[in-house]
Amino acid sequence: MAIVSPSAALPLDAKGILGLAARSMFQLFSSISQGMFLIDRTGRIVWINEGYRRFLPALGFERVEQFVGHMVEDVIPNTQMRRVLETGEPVLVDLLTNKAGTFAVSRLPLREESAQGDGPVIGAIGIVLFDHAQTALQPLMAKFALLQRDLDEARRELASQRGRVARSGEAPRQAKHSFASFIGASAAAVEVKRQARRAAQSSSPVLLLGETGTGKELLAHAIHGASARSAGPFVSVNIAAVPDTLLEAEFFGFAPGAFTGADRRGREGKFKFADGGTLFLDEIGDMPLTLQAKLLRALQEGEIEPLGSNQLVRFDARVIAATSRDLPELVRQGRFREDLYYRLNVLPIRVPPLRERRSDIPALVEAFGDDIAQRSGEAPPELTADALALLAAQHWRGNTRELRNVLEQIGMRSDMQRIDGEEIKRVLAETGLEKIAAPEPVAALAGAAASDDDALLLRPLAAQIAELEARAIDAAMASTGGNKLAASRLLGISRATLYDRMADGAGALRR
Ligand SMILES: Nc1ncnc2c1ncn2[C@@H]1O[C@H](COP(=O)(O)OP(=O)(O)OP(=O)(O)O)[C@@H](O)[C@H]1O
Repeated sequence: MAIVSPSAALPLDAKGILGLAARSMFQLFSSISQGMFLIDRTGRIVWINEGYRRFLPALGFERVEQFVGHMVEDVIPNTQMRRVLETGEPVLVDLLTNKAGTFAVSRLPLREESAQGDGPVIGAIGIVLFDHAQTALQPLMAKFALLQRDLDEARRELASQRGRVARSGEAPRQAKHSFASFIGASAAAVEVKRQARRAAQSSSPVLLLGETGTGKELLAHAIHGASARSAGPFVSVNIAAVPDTLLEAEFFGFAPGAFTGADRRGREGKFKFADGGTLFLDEIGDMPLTLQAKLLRALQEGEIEPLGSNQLVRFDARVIAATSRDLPELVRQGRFREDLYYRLNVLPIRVPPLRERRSDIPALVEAFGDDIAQRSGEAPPELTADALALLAAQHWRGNTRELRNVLEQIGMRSDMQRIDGEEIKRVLAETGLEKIAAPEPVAALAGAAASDDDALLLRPLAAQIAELEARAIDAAMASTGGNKLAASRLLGISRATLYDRMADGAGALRR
């Protein structure tokens, strides 16, 4: 049992006790945190502790004097300490990202002593709770990134629907992408667009097969937009996102009072909503077996039976299904009906992953970079050739979606306008993507196309040489800002030859 010793040197007055508590807390924070610093009321750094010193090199300082004595925003990019001085409000936990990394931080105001503790703010204390916040907080951050992505996509969709409705007063369920939105001039991209354009001319079901983020939904929109049904609605259902118990009502609708809790007026299902247009069934491989029979019947008969009704309702919708799963394997395992598979597999289109069309990566980087910059209101970053080569060499398990995410991370984590290979490596390592997507042997950009699917090499040599020449001319023109003399020197040909080749259309790929 602890005995309270009368000789313990606890101050006897309240002020003394508070002072002791404050000092103990300060020492405790100083020892358990990764680093601490103080700023005065003007925002000047007046003190840092031992722990904080080790962040100085990453912030670009060799000596303490280059840091202490300077205004906080001049030495710590993205800091929010000034706000604490201005508002007097503490920030107990926040994430700070800058060139030194991502940190979980606290910011507390320091007030002049007063009886009520509401004296004027005379400074603030900054505490780095953890460095490597992305590792310590990985689960939380991953969840946050997913939510952020969903929110961004929902906002984009809403904004484009509003724009269309405002412009023309048309119904909001229209295709939002055309073939032009599918970026890519690689042979694999050109081929997938050719197949999709042909599919748009037919009214048979289309089956889009490809990994996540390869652009299946984008192509489904484009097929609808180029089809005879383009004036009709484009209705999309993500089967994986709807609980199994609700899918039937979602697809086929339900009759008034069909089940307990159902809307008294009944509701039409997606098949009926898509009447006259296209129904996009995303993640069809996740369709529960019980519902597959009903879907097959609907596709064969062109009729549906809403839940709780014994009446058949006719519909006229063209079906485009998509999946990232191996459907024939699901059929073998008895998890997908063979008859439904054949019904959907009339016009199969394989959408290639990004690693089979690496030569499209620079164009995608440019388009995504512009889009991200427009949203953030900042200038798009400029990527050097070695940065692009490094991106082109990644595995890209999440395809375009993952590429876009990396570019968003670069925007958040880098203060530089010009991004080189080292910076890309740093961001990939910081976001943990490097570990997920081990880089494949780095190929220079011009060579990156060579790692496209081997099948692409089995085409007439003349066409391949013309393509390579076109790409080289485009790259040289881009890197010299359109200066033909400089471009011809880079390529080791005369200016006259360059003019000739450009006139032949060799460099027409991206002009
Ligand atoms: N070739 C491309 N050009 C431009 N943007 C693309 C391209 N491919 C995909 N995108 C964009 O990447 C994102 C993901 O594409 P999309 O949703 O079409 O992929 P998906 O294959 O349907 O993925 P999932 O199977 O995960 O649903 C979208 O914002 C889409 O607009």
